[in-house]
Amino acid sequence: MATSDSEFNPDLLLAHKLPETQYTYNERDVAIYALGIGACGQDAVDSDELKFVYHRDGQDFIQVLPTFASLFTLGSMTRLNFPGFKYDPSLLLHGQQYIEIRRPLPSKASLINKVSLAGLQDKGKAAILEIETKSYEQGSGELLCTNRTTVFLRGAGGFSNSSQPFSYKNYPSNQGLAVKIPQRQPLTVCEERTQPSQALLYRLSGDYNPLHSDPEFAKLAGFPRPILHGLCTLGFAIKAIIKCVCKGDPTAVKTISGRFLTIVFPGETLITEMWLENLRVIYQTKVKERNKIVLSGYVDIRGLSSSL
Ligand SMILES: CCCCCCCCCCCCC/C=C/C(=O)SCCNC(=O)CCNC(=O)[C@H](O)C(C)(C)COP(=O)(O)OP(=O)(O)OC[C@H]1O[C@@H](n2cnc3c(N)ncnc32)[C@H](O)[C@@H]1OP(=O)(O)O
Repeated sequence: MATSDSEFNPDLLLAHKLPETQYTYNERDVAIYALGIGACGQDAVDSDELKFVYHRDGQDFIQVLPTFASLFTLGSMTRLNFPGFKYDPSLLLHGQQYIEIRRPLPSKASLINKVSLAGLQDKGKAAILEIETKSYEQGSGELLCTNRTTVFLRGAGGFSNSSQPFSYKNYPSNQGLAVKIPQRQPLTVCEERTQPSQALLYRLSGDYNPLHSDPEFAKLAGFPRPILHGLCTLGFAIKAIIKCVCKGDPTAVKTISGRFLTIVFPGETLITEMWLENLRVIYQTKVKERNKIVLSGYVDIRGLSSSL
């Protein structure tokens, strides 16, 4: 049921037009992001990862990880004061992320984001809000990528007026679905330890939510200590898929979908298991120390090298 601190009016919320936002980045932002998701975190001369941080011919040549696109949404996600929407931000969790990349991300760009509400569901104990951000290159007007961010608002459900729970979605039902993990052995597995300071480094890419840095705020939100950003965990998982399945080629990634299943603490070890189904990589990521599955999803790729 909605708590006294939350207020949902779905009609007002769906009628609200979200403003366009701008996002400008350069090679320094690309490198800081890559470090934030663990590039070169275990080995500073790993050639599969150094290319996301450094290029001997100059920073213009560094490669951009496809999950960098998730940062484009940041400016659209910080304001919570909308008509029909009053909510305690400490109870908000990132539920899912869906990213479609139209063409490889340049190492610097200025973007215009068109933002809309793509979904709203009443799950009783929670409300689920889906925000879509389409990012266009300034100048050419070309669509570079689409993000769909699902936020899980604990304690904000129970706002439906009829006997049927409120449910609105304006995108194809096959996009961003929860995946079925194959029963067979994975094609490949990648293990990587996050640093105790991982969230403090990742936040420098622009997500300054105190849930990831402030011990007192984390306690108010119901956690013993700050938790890792969901998009940081997703970054680790997709980086592993690029390394193990895409032969290190970040431009092979077309579509990314991930559902955050439980929280990760900075310093924990992530094990990503991968299965190939045609041009789709199904994956799940576990925390080694607690043997918990924390993330699952899929990545659609453009093609495969014949050696796989
Ligand atoms: C116009 C308005 C604009 C508003 C702007 C808002 C901007 C805010 C944007 C902020 C961006 C995010 C900030 C970042 C925060 C983080 O990074 S938090 C860290 C990452 N996330 C997590 O760690 C979450 C991990 N997951 C969990 O802890 C749990 O899965 C859960 C989310 C708490 C849900 O578990 P539980 O309560 O047990 O749910 P269930 O009973 O299993 O399911 C209930 C229904 O909800 C559906 N569901 C479950 N999990 C998810 C999910 N992750 N995403 C989407 N939907 C989920 C589930 O299917 C059930 O539905 P039904 O099957 O229909 O019943």
